[in-house]
Amino acid sequence: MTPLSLGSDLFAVPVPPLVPAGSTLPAAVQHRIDTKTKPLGALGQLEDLARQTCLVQQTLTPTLQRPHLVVFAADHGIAAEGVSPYPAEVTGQMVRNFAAGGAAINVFCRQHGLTLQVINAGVASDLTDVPGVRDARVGAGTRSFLHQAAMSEAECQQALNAGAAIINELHAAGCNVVGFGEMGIGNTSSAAVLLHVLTGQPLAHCVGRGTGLDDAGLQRKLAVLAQAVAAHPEVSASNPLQMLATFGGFEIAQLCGAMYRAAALRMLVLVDGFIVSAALLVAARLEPTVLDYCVFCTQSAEAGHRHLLAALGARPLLQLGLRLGEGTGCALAYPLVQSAVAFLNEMASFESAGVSTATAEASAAEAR
Ligand SMILES: O=C(O)c1ccc[n+]([C@@H]2O[C@H](COP(=O)([O-])O)[C@@H](O)[C@H]2O)c1
Ligand SMILES: Cc1cc2nc[nH]c2cc1C
Repeated sequence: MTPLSLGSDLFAVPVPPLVPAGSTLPAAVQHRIDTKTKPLGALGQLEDLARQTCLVQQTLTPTLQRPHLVVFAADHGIAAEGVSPYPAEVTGQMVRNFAAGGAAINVFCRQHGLTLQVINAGVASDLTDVPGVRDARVGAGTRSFLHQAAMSEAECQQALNAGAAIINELHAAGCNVVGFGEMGIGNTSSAAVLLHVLTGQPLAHCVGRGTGLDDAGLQRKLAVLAQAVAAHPEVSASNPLQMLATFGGFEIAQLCGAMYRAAALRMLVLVDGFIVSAALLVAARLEPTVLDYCVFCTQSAEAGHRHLLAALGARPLLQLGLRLGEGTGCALAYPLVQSAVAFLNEMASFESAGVSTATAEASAAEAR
């Protein structure tokens, strides 16, 4: 395969650095946080989140507008190799469940006021009769990367651009915060191999139980994926897009394009579990500034996620043992993002509330 290039439409829009040279915003943001009526740093990770939101939006008074959760679904050829306890048909069946409002992500989006958008990025079964599912198919599932590249170069580019196009529309409609989820039987295999080839982390650290493999199933998955990696000596460690085309999935490529574009448009990007993080890893290898726009919502119970988060330098908000996907971690963490923005905009300052800012040293001196 010839190396994939960055010459597509997608990468014509650069991701802006969060802090432009000469900007005084970071100091002003820190001052605004530090003058709220609380001990310095006492709101912990919420303070980091508030700071990040200000820098993403380039303002001291950020707002969350038209929050969306986008779930990309696709089928995977590798699922035919016995790497998941569930049959591939579950992908399409779950998309029908999303459309009917009955999945976990529907419940949590309703609970927290997020608009859910479901994208058919490449499901094998026919979903054209299902209302409310956007048809952005690039193909009817990928090929098995045990035998050949999952996608062609052209398919991969098409998927990246399809993901970006969805974000262009959300942005045009006034959305400035978007969470990302996925559905695809077999996709923890793609994510594990991408983590392995992009970071050099031993494959055994990257491969996990997915939807619930037992010990024997896990050993089989590891053996299949080791064979698959060995079957692609042409893949170059310095070409993330080639890795994505070879081992990825249509939903993973659309996620990669969508997250890249959301960052380029200065949207706040909410990152879900293992598979969404693997898509982000590809985007971050192409453009590391993407990460400045990302809120890591959850640490998945999938074994490799710990290593993936470490490779991204990420500290997730929640650790609940989730291993569902669908964007559930994003929906559950969204109230924390709201709280970060709310404390920044609504809390009194020491000055406005007439609260003393006396330091510990001053108090000690007074007491003497
Ligand atoms: O998001 C995660 O961390 C996560 C961890 C394990 C499984 N999943 C979900 O389970 C499916 C993939 O699992 P598997 O075993 O078929 O590879 C896919 O639909 C994902 O949404 C998701
Ligand atoms: C039932 C089911 C629901 C899911 N949601 C995301 N991945 C999933 C995998 C399965 C098997």
